[in-house]
Amino acid sequence: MAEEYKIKVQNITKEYDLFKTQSEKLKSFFALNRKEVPHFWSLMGVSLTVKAGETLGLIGVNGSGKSTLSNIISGIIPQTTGTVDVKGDTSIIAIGAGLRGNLTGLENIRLKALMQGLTNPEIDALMDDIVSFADIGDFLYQPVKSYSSGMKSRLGFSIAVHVNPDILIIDEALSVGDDTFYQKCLDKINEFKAEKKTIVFVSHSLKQVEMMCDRVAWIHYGTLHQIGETDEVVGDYRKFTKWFKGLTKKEKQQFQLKMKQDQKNFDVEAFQNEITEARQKAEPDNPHVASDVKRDLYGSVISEKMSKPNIILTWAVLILVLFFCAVNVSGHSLTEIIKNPIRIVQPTHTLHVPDQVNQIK
Ligand SMILES: Nc1ncnc2c1ncn2[C@@H]1O[C@H](COP(=O)(O)OP(=O)(O)OP(=O)(O)O)[C@@H](O)[C@H]1O
Repeated sequence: MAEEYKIKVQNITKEYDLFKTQSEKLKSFFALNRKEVPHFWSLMGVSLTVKAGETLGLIGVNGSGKSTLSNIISGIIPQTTGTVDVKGDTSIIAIGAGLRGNLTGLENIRLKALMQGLTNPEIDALMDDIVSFADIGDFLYQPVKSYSSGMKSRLGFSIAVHVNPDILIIDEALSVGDDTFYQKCLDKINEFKAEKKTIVFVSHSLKQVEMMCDRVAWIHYGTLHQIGETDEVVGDYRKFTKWFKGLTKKEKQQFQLKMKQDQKNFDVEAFQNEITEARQKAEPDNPHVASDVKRDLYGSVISEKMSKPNIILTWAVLILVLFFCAVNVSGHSLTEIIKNPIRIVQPTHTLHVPDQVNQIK
């Protein structure tokens, strides 16, 4: 029998458009941008599963895609391609993740708990525990934008562990707290582990990863470089960082430049073809492989860009609305305008000042 999993992601990619300005972004949304906007692929086809009750560590250098992956798993951001199957409620703890800067700590507690599906009486019952675990004193009544990163982490951690999720995603939340809080968090995480909850633990601290994780996935410049037993993967990652540190400054820059260039040049169509070919080999009698692959890649994806039919529809609606407004203002009937379109610029009556106003004058 296949082992039960809590999280399964397949062929996940994430593309970002590197807009320079907000207006470039807006133009692109309405497909008005003629300039080619540079793209960057933060993830280039990651597939992995997290078994029920295990703690999976995510490691990798800065910018390798760990947070992107954990945010996709938590449903905070959509993937560009691929499927995400999460069985249960997730709660993400990242520094300030999901906290609204303009709301106070208390308001954020209520908002996040409501979003997690708790009712107001349930939140009232939990409030004292959340407040006492966070231990941020009077800052609870201040807007979160005035918090230090340590305070945000305290509040975020406290909310996330008290809403009783099935899956806990901890993204670098332990790196900013002081020692007392760190120990409190470790105890809480160990409680979760003892309860056989599933945890995804993102960290740069290999010691913490070794201490806590059953398996580790090494994310390397947008790809899943290695996944397996903690000792083995952390050991190989240490060898890589040692090799990297041994390079000269120029060699380091060249290496990073090459990796980032590969992420800019990633070809999603070639990726789709690769999967199709591999699946065609495995299922030679299936005539629907190409359409199955397309469905698996794009079927569950909410696009952040407007599709061509949507763009056409939006423009058509906009033009119709403007046309009917113009007909209305002209004072002619629609039939008259259709018979003689020029009348749209020949209004039936002009604006005049009411008599009462003239009398006042
Ligand atoms: N909104 C965005 N727009 C453009 N690029 C982005 C965006 N968010 C992330 N990226 C890029 O995606 C890549 C992966 O970022 P991500 O935060 O997932 O990395 P990470 O492994 O979590 O890094 P770190 O260890 O520094 O937290 C980075 O190169 C980052 O610059």
